[in-house]
Amino acid sequence: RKVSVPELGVETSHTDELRSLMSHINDWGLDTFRIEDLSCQRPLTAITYKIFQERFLLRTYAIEPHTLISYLLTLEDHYQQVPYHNKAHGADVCQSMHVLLNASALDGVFTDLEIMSAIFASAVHDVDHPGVTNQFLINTRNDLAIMYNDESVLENHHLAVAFKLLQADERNIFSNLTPKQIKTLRKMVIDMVLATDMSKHMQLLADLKTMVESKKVTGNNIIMLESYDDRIQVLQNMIHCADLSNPTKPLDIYIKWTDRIMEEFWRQGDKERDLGLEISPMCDRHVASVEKHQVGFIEFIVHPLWETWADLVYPDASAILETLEQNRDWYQARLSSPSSSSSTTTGNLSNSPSNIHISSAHH
Ligand SMILES: COc1ccc(C2=NN(C3CCN(c4ncnc5ccsc45)CC3)C(=O)[C@@H]3CC=CC[C@H]23)cc1OCc1ccccc1C(F)(F)F
Ligand SMILES: [Mg+2]
Ligand SMILES: [Zn+2]
Repeated sequence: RKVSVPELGVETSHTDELRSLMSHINDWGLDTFRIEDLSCQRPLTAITYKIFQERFLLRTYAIEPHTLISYLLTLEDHYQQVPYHNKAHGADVCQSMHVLLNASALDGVFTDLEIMSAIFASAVHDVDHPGVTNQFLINTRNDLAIMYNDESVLENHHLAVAFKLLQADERNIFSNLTPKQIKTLRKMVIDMVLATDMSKHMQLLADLKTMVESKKVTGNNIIMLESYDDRIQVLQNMIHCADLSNPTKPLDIYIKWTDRIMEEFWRQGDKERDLGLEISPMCDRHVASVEKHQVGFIEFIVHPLWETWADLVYPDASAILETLEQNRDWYQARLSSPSSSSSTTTGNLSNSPSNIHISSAHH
């Protein structure tokens, strides 16, 4: 039974423009926001479908196009309408992972099954995210925290939702994989999505540094990964890098992600205030410094990770690291120069209550 599917996986009146944008699927800095608009709010379906086609995964694993589209549309519908952790973020991490997998230092390193697992894990990694942190779910004794005993609560939930959606025959994209392949894919996807829990960051980075120090390469500088542990460790760091890639993207795109994460954390702060809970320091919209948070985020988390990744795949990620450092300098400059201080944006400060700091607008 041949079921016809739209050429780009989604119904859109902007077919030519979307097709043209999709031809840049292998480029770092692809504008996910424009794809969200041109795909009629289906960025995750459009991007993931294009990547599966680009990597011939439908052919290799006998995946019916309409089954893949049915799964992707349903997955996309299960991303919540929250400011940051929505379907556009899922699409962005998926496309970023796709580009990272193309590093020449990784040429021929990963099998098709590992590649499909990484793309799938990236697409599903934040599905049904409620727009609050693990700590908030734990502090408010949310059903999810009870369900997962306070351990990687969100990440366990994303995985459960993603695999539950596969149980319907019309959405089971892995129906033609062997039982052994399904077992391997499931384990790798679980290991990758659990690695996106920021509480695992320090351990992940420490292990990556150890791997870089003992890096073994072939003649043409391709990384050698013998054990499952080494292979999954690299894939875990890749999805983690993709999840922390906003500051490495073109500045105008990075700023849009920053606006979204701020709004999501501030809404959590509003909920904490309403609940009479202590407001997480990064969630109080009345004492926020957008620039200070970004500089700290890059200095303590993003740059150390990307610097180590860039070492591992040298020189493939050097341009990305360069953009990250330029973006850090841009935020740093706005932190220290008078133009960023609130006095210039809100006129004379003497008439505003001392405890209210107006966060400097980006523009
Ligand atoms: C584009 O901008 C960001 C994108 C994603 C995140 C994400 N942040 N985090 C955590 C939040 C708690 N963290 C910290 N808490 C206190 N002090 C520090 C000091 C340096 S990090 C850190 C560590 C990162 C997540 O878990 C999110 C889910 C998974 C991956 C990444 C997401 C953070 C962005 O901007 C930074 C930021 C923004 C707003 C407020 C605070 C921060 C802040 F700088 F604090 F992070
Ligand atoms: Mg997450
Ligand atoms: Zn994420």
